[in-house]
Amino acid sequence: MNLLLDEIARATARLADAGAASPRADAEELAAAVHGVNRGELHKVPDSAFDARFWEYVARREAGEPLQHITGRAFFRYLELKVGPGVFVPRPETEVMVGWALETLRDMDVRDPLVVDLGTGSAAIALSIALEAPTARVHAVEKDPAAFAHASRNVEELDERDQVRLHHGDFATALPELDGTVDLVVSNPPYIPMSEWEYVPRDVRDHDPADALWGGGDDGLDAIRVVERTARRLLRPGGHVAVEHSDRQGNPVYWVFAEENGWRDVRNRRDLTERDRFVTARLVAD
Ligand SMILES: C[S@@+](CC[C@H](N)C(=O)[O-])C[C@H]1O[C@@H](n2cnc3c(N)ncnc32)[C@H](O)[C@@H]1O
Repeated sequence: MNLLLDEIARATARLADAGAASPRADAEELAAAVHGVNRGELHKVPDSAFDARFWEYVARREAGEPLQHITGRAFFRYLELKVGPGVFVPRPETEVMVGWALETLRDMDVRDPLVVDLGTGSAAIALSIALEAPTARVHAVEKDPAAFAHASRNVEELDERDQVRLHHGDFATALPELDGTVDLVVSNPPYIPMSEWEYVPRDVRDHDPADALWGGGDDGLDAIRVVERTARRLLRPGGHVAVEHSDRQGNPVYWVFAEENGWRDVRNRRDLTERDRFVTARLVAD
């Protein structure tokens, strides 16, 4: 055992007492960030290099600050994104929707597919699609200035092939120049019903930006309805859409994509915990 591993064990116990859901993973990630190593290299940090800022980070986590705001980084699929106060921390549930998007692009077999990410936040979805679908051109829309600043920084650092274009604005009216031409629209919009405010964990309520959580109105579906209308405007005939929702909204979101508005193959899709998590649909071909 070395000093750092001892300190991580003590921090794990403290974070468990504070009610953290993954105390050991949190303690290891905080230690890794402070010492500039990966989690798998923690045992290699010599005792003489122990950095006492570790305990400052642990105290912030104990007080309920999200892990990723403290470390300034979030992992999403194959990316390490810069995050912090003012931008939504990307969640693992969304990785599954991106996996579906990439499979769909492969099946579409379009040479340079045109993709739009509505409400891009840190640009997690847009940048993942760009990285994993090297010929895709991706447009990403974000209205919140603080989130847009984070997205810009991530795109600048991670978009090596210059595939992602960011647009500052409201996704209700965004990108009219692309109407009828887009192959795939993907969105993780705000969807928590205002009526569920009191049940949302305190660290989410206090630290994720309000625009990322509450744009859904009383039933949580307002922003999803806007995404449906924008997707219908942007997609070419036969184009696809995917929109994330909470694990209790599979049924109502299915009906947002109504047949009379041209939607076909509407499907409820599940996340890795087998809960309903996103709906996909295809716009009818001409
Ligand atoms: C739940 S967060 C998702 C962020 C990111 N796509 C992800 O999955 O990590 C929703 C994002 O949509 C943005 N947003 C909400 N309403 C919007 C609107 N009308 N137009 C553009 N962006 C919007 C929020 O500011 C926030 O960044």
